[in-house]
Amino acid sequence: MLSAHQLTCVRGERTLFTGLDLAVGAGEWLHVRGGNGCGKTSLLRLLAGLASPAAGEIRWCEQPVREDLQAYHQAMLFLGHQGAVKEELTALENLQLAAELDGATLDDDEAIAALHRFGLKGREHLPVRFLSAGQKRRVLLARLVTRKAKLWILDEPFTALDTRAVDMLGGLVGEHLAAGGMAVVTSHQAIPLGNGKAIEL
Ligand SMILES: Nc1ncnc2c1ncn2[C@@H]1O[C@H](COP(=O)(O)OP(=O)(O)OP(=O)(O)O)[C@@H](O)[C@H]1O
Repeated sequence: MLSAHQLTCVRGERTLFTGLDLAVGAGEWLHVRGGNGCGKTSLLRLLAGLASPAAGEIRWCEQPVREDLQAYHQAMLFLGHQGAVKEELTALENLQLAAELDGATLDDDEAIAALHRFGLKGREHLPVRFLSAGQKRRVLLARLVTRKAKLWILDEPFTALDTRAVDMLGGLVGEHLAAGGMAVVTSHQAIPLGNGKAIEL
């Protein structure tokens, strides 16, 4: 289980939130909502262990994540909404590089199957700079298939996706939850998923 206790987040001069608690258990997902600039990405970065809260604590399986960040990073996959794909590498190379950085091995067949699942058949070997915004997004999201992680932290995952890809991603998250996974998701759009928890910043 992921939980946060009395979190305070300060960016620059502003306190974005304080005293924030949340919990996400196996098979559950949390929708982080709120207007532009209210601190959704900042919260996700805290939950991903990429930044430290000004106060409060984040726990994974009841243990403070800062005590074993490496174990936490193995269990968690964070996909940000800033372009996290390398433009000069192909779609396939991007997936392989991400696996390498995770210290995992990924064979070509598995990577190609993930790209096909995301509708990128015929685009596997093109440098990502030649792909459309939605296709680049799909390359990033293919990591959900190739990297086995118990907790998905997804910042605006539906941005730039067409309706078919939105449904496909919704289905994928649904399968992940049904298998006991967890997800924390920000989105300005309605999310095509069953009952989830929500938090409004
Ligand atoms: N490094 C920084 N230094 C100072 N302020 C920052 C920094 N990064 C973000 N902020 C501010 O923190 C606030 C929250 O930013 P954040 O990206 O978390 O918002 P958000 O809710 O994700 O917004 P959006 O819906 O537009 O993506 C914004 O006012 C932003 O300007």
